[in-house]
Amino acid sequence: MENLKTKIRDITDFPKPGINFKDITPLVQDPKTLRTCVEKLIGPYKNTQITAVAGMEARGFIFGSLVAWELGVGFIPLRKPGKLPYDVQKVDYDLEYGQASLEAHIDAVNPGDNILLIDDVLATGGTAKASCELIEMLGGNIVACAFVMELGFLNGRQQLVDYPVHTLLTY
Ligand SMILES: O=P(O)(O)OC[C@H]1O[C@H](OP(=O)(O)OP(=O)(O)O)[C@H](O)[C@@H]1O
Ligand SMILES: Nc1ncnc2[nH]cnc12
Repeated sequence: MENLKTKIRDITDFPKPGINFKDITPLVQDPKTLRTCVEKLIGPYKNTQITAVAGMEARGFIFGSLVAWELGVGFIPLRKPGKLPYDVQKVDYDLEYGQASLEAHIDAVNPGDNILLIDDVLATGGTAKASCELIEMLGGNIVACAFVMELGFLNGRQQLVDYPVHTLLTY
């Protein structure tokens, strides 16, 4: 796992003063590390009854779609407002560096879907908690939430006590 850490770059004061931004672009640029990362993300879920993967725009799309591909299931995009063309369900939430909303198509989830939620970073947990709520509003069951990394000092896990949480790296 330490090898994964060498591919995550710290950018100070981005996107706002005081934020130490964890940049995953070196990781996704490196095919070997990217494959290792995706294999570790899917590890606990290989022989489970996951029927779909959901991921949050934008970085969750990168890891989420690769995980969906490897598990052989479909991908549900949870998008920033105004991007989805059909009727949507929306949730609002707080971020480490601001406020945001996510939307999903009202028919994105099949009844009884067992969904694995994937994102790159668990920070305050606001995005993930809102995403779980959005999936549940649409009739899905969250099996687990998996992240490349968690920022432990922001206690995001406290927002996700109702769900199994799996992270590859902790800062
Ligand atoms: O745990 P939280 O405090 O909610 O923060 C984590 C979220 O913040 C980042 O996304 P961001 O909204 O910056 O969007 P991006 O992927 O488009 O950069 C990250 O990719 C997570 O989705
Ligand atoms: N510090 C951080 N670095 C990268 N993504 C984030 N999402 C929320 N906080 C973040």
